[in-house]
Amino acid sequence: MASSAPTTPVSSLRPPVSSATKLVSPSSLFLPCNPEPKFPTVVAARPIQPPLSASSHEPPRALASFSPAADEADPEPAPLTLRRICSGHVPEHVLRRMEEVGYILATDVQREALPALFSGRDCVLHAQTGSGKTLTYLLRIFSVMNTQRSSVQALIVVPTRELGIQVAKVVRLLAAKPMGLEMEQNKSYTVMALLDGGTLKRQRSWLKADPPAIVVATIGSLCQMLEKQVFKLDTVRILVIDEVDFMFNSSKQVSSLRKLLTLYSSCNSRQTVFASASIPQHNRFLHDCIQQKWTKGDVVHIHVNPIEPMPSCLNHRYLTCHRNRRHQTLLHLLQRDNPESGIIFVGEQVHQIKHICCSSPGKEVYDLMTSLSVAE
Ligand SMILES: Nc1ncnc2c1ncn2[C@@H]1O[C@H](COP(=O)(O)OP(=O)(O)OP(=O)(O)O)[C@@H](O)[C@H]1O
Repeated sequence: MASSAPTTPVSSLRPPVSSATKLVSPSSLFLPCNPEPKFPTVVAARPIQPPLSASSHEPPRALASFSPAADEADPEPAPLTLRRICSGHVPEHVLRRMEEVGYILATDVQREALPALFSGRDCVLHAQTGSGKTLTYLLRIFSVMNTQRSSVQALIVVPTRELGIQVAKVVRLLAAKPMGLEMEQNKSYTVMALLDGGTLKRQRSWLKADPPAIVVATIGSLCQMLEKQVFKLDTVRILVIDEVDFMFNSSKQVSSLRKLLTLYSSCNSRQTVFASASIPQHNRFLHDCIQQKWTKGDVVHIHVNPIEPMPSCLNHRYLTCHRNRRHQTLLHLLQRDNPESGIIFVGEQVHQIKHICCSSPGKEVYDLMTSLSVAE
């Protein structure tokens, strides 16, 4: 029943958890006509391990729900803490804040990627939605920040305004002063969200007068700033392209993204990080990255591949029906399967769909909507 995303604002009951609104593109052709070469690749073949909760710190809800039952007969080795991985790289106040927020144990992608990132290598973070890629690259960003410098040192490029807002929120969460820690004023990091639909005039003045340390940007707004030469890439120590698969598959974004990557490739002290839940032709992508000089030659592919990508209690089936019969088909499926709960993805006609669902006895229907259009 999935079609395109809704264009009309509809009341939402609960805001989505951060990962839910990120975009995953089904296809992934980055550049045509290249062979599938071999690359230095780090593969973490283990399934995603849930971050185990340390007694005094509850992990955020999104991951807390994955906590497995303890197996006393076969104790596993002590899980690696983020503090242990990040000590000596990430400033103490960020580590304190990270723990205060509830990030204690490293997820698989964090454990595999952070050492490579701290060594300065370019990385492709390829791991499923919700595996902790955002925190991974943010910790690397905090490790390169120099609070004495007044320049943009980290740039995170995202495909949508919505995702930009979420990422900027996490940056600010980690950059905040931890409780009970005295911090010098000049230790704080300034963060700018340079997103489509924002007040670019005000941001232009801000960028000129007092450049923020970290910028989270959508490609469109960023390119405007680059064209006007308000913002230069030569001070950027780390460039992150989040949801890279989606951006390369967006006809609106791909040429700007390529321009940005080519521009950044000529900067001296650079590190480039790509993050995505899906990179179907990842060998080709890595090849293109090296060939186009978007990354250095020793780029690392961190591929955290869950053994069980889908819970075993789920079954996939599909059926096709004529557009005009989709409501009847949905009603038929609801009546026949009578599911206890379910998620229906819709692009339009939300009210009709809700009406159909309500016609099944005993069903409560909630909607979780965005007011953004597909293009946004
Ligand atoms: N080490 C950790 N311990 C506890 N919670 C974590 C940890 N790392 C990330 N999280 C939480 O897990 C959730 C998903 O993380 P995050 O958004 O970074 O995943 P992601 O891989 O970037 O997902 P996406 O593919 O959607 O970009 C968030 O709520 C985040 O706060």
